[in-house]
Amino acid sequence: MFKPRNFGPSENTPLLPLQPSNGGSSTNNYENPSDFEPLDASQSLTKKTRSYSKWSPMEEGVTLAWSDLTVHARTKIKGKLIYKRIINSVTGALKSGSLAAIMGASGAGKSTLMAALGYRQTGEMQVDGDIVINGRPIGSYMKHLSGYMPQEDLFVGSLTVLEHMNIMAHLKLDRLISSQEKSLKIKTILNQLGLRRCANTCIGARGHKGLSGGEKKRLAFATELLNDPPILFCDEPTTGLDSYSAQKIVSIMSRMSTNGKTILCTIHQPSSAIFGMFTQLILVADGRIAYMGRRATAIEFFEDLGYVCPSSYSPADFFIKTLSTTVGHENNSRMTVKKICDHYTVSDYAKEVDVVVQYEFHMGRAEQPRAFEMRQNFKSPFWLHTLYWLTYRAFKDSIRNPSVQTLRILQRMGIALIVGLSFYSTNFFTQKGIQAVQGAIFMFVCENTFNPMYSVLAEFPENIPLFVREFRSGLYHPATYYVSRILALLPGFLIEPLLFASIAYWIAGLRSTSYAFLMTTLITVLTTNVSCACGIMFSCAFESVPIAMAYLVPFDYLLMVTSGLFVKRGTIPVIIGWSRYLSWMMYSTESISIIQWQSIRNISCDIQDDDSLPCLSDGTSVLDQYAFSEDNLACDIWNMFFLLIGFHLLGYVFLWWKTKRA
Ligand SMILES: Nc1ncnc2c1ncn2[C@@H]1O[C@H](COP(=O)(O)OP(=O)(O)OP(=O)(O)O)[C@@H](O)[C@H]1O
Repeated sequence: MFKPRNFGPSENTPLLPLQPSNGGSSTNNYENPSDFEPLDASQSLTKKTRSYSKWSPMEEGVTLAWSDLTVHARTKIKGKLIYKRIINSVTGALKSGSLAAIMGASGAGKSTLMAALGYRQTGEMQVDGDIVINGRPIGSYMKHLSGYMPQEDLFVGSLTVLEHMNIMAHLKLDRLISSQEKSLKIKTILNQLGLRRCANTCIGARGHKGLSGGEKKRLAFATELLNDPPILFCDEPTTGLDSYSAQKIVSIMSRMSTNGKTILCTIHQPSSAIFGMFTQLILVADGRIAYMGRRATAIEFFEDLGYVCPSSYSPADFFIKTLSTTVGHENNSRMTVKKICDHYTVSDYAKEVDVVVQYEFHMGRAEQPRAFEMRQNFKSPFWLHTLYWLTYRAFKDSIRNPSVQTLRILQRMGIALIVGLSFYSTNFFTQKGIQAVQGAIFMFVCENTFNPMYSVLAEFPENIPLFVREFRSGLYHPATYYVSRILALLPGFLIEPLLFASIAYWIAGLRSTSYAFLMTTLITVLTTNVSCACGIMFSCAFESVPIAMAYLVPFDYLLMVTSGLFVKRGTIPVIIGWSRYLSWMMYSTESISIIQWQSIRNISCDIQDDDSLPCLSDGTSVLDQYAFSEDNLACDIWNMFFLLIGFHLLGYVFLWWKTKRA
């Protein structure tokens, strides 16, 4: 369990570590250890002596230090790739037990700085410089060591608070922790954050009312606390909250920092009460540090420069106002920011920070190689376990969304009825019957192609932000996520075509042998699933539904043209000839036609009432008419199967590529 670290986090928490007991470099900046709670034998060991045994930041808290940190954003302007500097060579440190606020005007670089420190920078950010946790360079291990609460609350809104916490516990926690222990942990956290009352309330999404903004923020925080990380990054945890809710969440953080956690928050316009709870303050302006140190001494720093906070002002507002750009006085504002940042760089505050930074980097180098155990014996959940919980979550979400499930099934039954009635009791043994059967087959194929293909188009663009966030937190692999989404969709894509075929087939009076019915149903199910796979591939390939639609619609026309009913296979123009190999509509139409017309003989040639119809006397002639061949049945089914696999593989590659970019 997390134990308080030896230096007590208070308003006066120094930036400096305790003096090494082995007589390391001495400086009069070190605090007197007697100012702090008495140390037990293990706590009194310095890092250097601890390094002989395994040392665990999970238990002893962390000190975060960064030096000469610069962040550039790769961005394109008029097609030219440029590197925009957002954070400009900043240095700083935060000790265990600190509750630090990063403040500054909008666009100053607060979120970017925090993302870089938390190892959560996006793909277009290039981070240079050094960042260490207890002397060790940060890396992918930060996913396990830290919690990161982003600005935007992202949840599966149809879940209740308890369901969400339960699923996240199964995704995040050690697999050796029993379900009972997980439940207990969840209860404790919900109690701690005042969420017990709404444990069975839906989080809320898609226009449905659920948790309040404050409750959502607390839930996001609760999720990060599940694995009890020693360092927490919170991007604007109070934005959008009323002052009471904001105060509540910061006071919870304050309590946690008192117990040894290091907490770093970006924050906008905090009230005086909230501002007073932070022990450390980092002011950012134009990507530089304007002040870093104890919150209480910031006023003095500004006063020394001649910027006196009026008594009617809250200090937080005063700092932000002083560092903001005033419209119409941009040059003056820039000069003010430059003056403050330059002054800070040579101030005692910066020197104090620098000593900690030097110490942390020195200890990191001096103690190599040293054991670094973030989580002794942490056992990640098994792949199948993660898959189960992700599928469960996706499935719950889809069945709770009536527009996706119930309405879709009712809609498909309605369409099946219309299709069946449109071709009611077709007669296989007349020339007009041939046209009706082929018409019914075309409707079977079309309805089971376009409907499922478009229905999944929003599947990935809508859920990508949550997926990227969870992936970056190290909760699962993209392949697990992809498979879970497919598994969650599968029941719908089995039930819908089954229902459709069962209703439309018999009303339309298609061939009444059980072989013909079962095979037609099987091909209809396969057609639906290939279409769904193609829709998912487009959904993974593009950022939004409108863009995916823009590419999918022309592709649909190719599918229709090459379905075999409008243009014969042999006469498709060369320029689009390749598309027939991708046209599962053609494979589906041909295979269902074969099943319907196989061994049909003695079709009447009574064509007196319509001379325009050719006389086709048996099923083989009907198939010949469309350039279909009975020999192709197995091949058509296999081709659809290969397309199903191919579309899913491509869909996964696009998802993986998106992950890489993120
Ligand atoms: N990917 C990017 N490409 C180009 N510019 C970017 C990118 N990301 C951030 N920026 C720019 O960097 C600056 C700092 O952004 P950041 O989000 O860190 O600011 P912030 O201080 O957190 O602002 P706010 O308080 O409004 O959230 C802004 O001017 C922003 O436009």
